This record gives sequence, structure tokens and C-alpha cells, in this order.
Amino acid sequence: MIRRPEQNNVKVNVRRLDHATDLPLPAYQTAEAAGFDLVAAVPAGNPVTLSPGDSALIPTGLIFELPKGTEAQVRPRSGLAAKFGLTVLNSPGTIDSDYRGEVSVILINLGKKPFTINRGERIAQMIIAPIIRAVLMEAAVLSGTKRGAGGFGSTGSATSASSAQKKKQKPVTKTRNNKKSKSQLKKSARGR
Ligand SMILES: O=c1ccn([C@H]2C[C@H](O)[C@@H](COP(=O)(O)OP(=O)(O)OP(=O)(O)O)O2)c(=O)[nH]1
Repeated sequence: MIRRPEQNNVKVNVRRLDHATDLPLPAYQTAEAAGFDLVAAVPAGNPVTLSPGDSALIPTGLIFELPKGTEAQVRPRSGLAAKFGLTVLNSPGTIDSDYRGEVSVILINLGKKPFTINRGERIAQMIIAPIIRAVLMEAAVLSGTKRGAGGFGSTGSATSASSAQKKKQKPVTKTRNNKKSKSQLKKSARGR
């Protein structure tokens, strides 16, 4: 269901820990931004440098009290990913609504150069989203579908299982004595 933006607003209590009181509270940067940025609450005099391939748990100094029925997702910032190869290792990180600990961001440097994370640096973004909780019911028989167990590229690509199957089923043009004619041999030599 598409709702007007103002209908989507939910109040979220957020507590700034002692090591983040001087850092700005997160805020949406545009009227319709889906997420707000999280900043690094690393000590000012002790930035974290990630060498290529390294990862680290970066504190945000924030604790959220998410409303029941919601979650928060920690996602990468595309600018950092595109420019430096810096991304969120477990993206999207899941923040449960009953979590009352500090939110941390697991950053990994997939780039080619070391990247230094300074205090206050915008390192990731957080999206608040509704969740659906399933009531799992064990069942021995499940309803049938057209797809069945097909997956992992079973539809739509030239190399898919179904088109490979079709190729297999293509009738073979036989020549006398089941041998290829000279012209056919020439054609297959050209890769047709
Ligand atoms: O990027 C993340 C992911 C998780 N968390 C916090 C909030 C979340 O509610 C809690 C647990 O996360 P998750 O369920 O992903 O971790 P787990 O490895 O399954 O641990 P647990 O057994 O504590 O659930 O850790 C973060 O601060 N940052």
C-alpha cells in the first residue's frame, strides 16, 4: 500500500551515548530521503584506518528504541562504495526493535587504498522499515507452482537450464549414413 509520506512518520526515541554527545543527531537530508546517515563515533584522536581487505566494527554512539513491528537496516553509502570501495560487510545489517545496545556498523574496505574513518564521518545509512512476522506452520505438502523448484537463473537467460534443455531437444539433421555433408562440415567449422 502506498501511503503519503506524512502517514509513514513514526516516532523513534534515540539516545546519544557519552562518546557521541557532541555529534549531530541523524537527520534525513531531503524531504523524501529513505534513510539518514550514521556517523562514526570513534575517538577524535584515534581514527580507524582500514587497509584493503580489512573490516572493523565502528561505533555510532547511538541507541534506538524502534517501535514494535519495525526494524532498522544499516546500508552502505553509495558514494563511499563507488569512490573508495568502502561498504557494509553484513549489508543490510539488521537492528531488532528490542535491541537496546549501541548500533555499530561493520565496515569493510574492498577498495585498493587504505581508508581512514575519522570521528563524525558519515559511514552508512539507516532505513526504518516495517516487518512482517511469520507464524511458521510445518506442512508435509505444499501448493504447486509453475516455477516449482527452478531457481538460480532458471528463467530468461541464454544459458539457462530451460533453454539448454530446448537445445538438447532440437532435432538433428541427418545425412545419409548419419554422416555430415561437406557443406555441413564447413558450416560447423565456422562455428554455426
Ligand atoms: O550491523 C549491525 C547488525 C546488528 N547490530 C545489533 C542490532 C541487532 O539487533 C543485534 C543483533 O544482530 P543480528 O541478529 O544480526 O546478530 P546475530 O549475529 O544473529 O546475533 P544475536 O544472536 O545477538 O541476534 O546487533 C548492529 O548494531 N549492527
